[in-house]
Amino acid sequence: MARPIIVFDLDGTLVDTAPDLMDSLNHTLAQADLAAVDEPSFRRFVGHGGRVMIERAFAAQNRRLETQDHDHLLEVFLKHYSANIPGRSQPFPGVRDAIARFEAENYILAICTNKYEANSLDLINTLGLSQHFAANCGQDTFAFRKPDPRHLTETILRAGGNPQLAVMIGDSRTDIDTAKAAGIPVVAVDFGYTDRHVSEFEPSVVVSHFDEITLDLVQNLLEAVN
Ligand SMILES: O=C(O)COP(=O)(O)O
Ligand SMILES: [Mg+2]
Repeated sequence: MARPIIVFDLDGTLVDTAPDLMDSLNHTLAQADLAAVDEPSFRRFVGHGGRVMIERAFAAQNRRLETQDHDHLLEVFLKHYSANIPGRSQPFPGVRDAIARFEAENYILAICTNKYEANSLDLINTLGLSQHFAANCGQDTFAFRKPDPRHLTETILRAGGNPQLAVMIGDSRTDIDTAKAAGIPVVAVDFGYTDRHVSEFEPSVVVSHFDEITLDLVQNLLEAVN
């Protein structure tokens, strides 16, 4: 029988990266004489990668951002972030058990993130999790990124999975929109990075802890689409 696949978002879903992303963003903003962002603002800025994060921080402070400066600041951000991996980032509670639970049932696991691929690979590697994921695809892996559904479907194919036997787990509107556009059921975690509650974006189900993502839950979601 074909193996089912679970595709995880990274920031705010698998790993709590907020402290490090915020440090790098604030380091970058300081270079442009912008005020530091606090956690609630960060939750509005994250989800589409570093470039958009910087753009949103400028807009929130009513500051113009020229393309040239944007390019430079993205470099500053990435240099700072890359140099500090894994920093204080840690997998969310229950992640390691969930990985073991689904691996024991022969599920394929993969990551589909709007981080840059190199950062995602490095972070997952330094946390000792690389061997669990058959694919780890970032915003620059393909010519498209979430919410384009092809970022998700191509990740599934690269991992050796079948999009019709797949479930996505994410923390933001970006993930939910992506999965829905691909016709793939989506579990939303409610502890990630979003300024609006994930239930507003109508995922298949909302959970508050990885322990709630049981084999039964995932099998039911797969059966509902097949
Ligand atoms: O870093 C971001 O902005 C988003 O990353 P994610 O897709 O892993 O949540
Ligand atoms: Mg996320």
